[in-house]
Amino acid sequence: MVVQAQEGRLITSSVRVLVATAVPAERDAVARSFTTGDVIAAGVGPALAAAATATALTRAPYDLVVSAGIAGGFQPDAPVGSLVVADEITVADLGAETADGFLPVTELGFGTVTHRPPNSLVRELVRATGARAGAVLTVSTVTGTAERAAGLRHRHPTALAEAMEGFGVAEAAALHGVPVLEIRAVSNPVGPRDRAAWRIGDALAALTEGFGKLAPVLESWKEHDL
Ligand SMILES: O=C(O)c1cccc(C(=O)CC[C@H]2O[C@@H](n3cnc4c(=O)[nH]cnc43)[C@H](O)[C@@H]2O)c1
Repeated sequence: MVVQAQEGRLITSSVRVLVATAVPAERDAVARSFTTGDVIAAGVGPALAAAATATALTRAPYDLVVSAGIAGGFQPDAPVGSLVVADEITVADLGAETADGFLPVTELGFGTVTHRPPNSLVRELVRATGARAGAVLTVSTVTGTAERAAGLRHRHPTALAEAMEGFGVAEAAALHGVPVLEIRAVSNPVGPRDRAAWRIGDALAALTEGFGKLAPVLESWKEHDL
């Protein structure tokens, strides 16, 4: 059992949570307000995220894995500074390019392209944090043009955000039979590359605020759904 002091109250948690961020700044932003789970900086990109998450899952048992960090938001639905909870975690660039367009790997007869977090948990998180729920895409290349952003939204009309780790974390969790969530704070619009416009500080603050509301949600979810 893990105990956390929050606003003068003691919150106990029996849900064993692993949070996988990409970089130390994200890990620290989560750990600032979420002290009832383990938080790791797993690395940037889906491969390293999957490897580090799978390694952590072999070392200790967990009830839930959360992929978390900053992300690009599709405009106008996910403004900079907003929080997004994935109702699906979809890899957007795993497949084949053809003369007729992109074919996901599943249409080539292999694997998986989408993992779905528990519905009830997503709903409860939206209620508690005010986050928006939608698809979060995992890409290996940060989108840098309006054309690619439009193409991704055309193929994934419910997408709110793109990041680089969620699908890797979800694949590792699925191999271990553990449910997965993805929580992202929007640091930049998805579209033409403008590094100066990234609001990483605002996004990290939103991540801290969102994770501050997670522990009680997990407790009531465990009572009903685990
Ligand atoms: O200087 C750049 O433009 C640049 C190029 C490659 C990577 C970065 C990063 O800062 C790593 C991205 C990091 O943060 C997540 N993230 C944030 N915004 C986006 C996005 O628009 N598209 C994809 N990923 C994004 C991602 O999960 C990585 O961990 C900067």
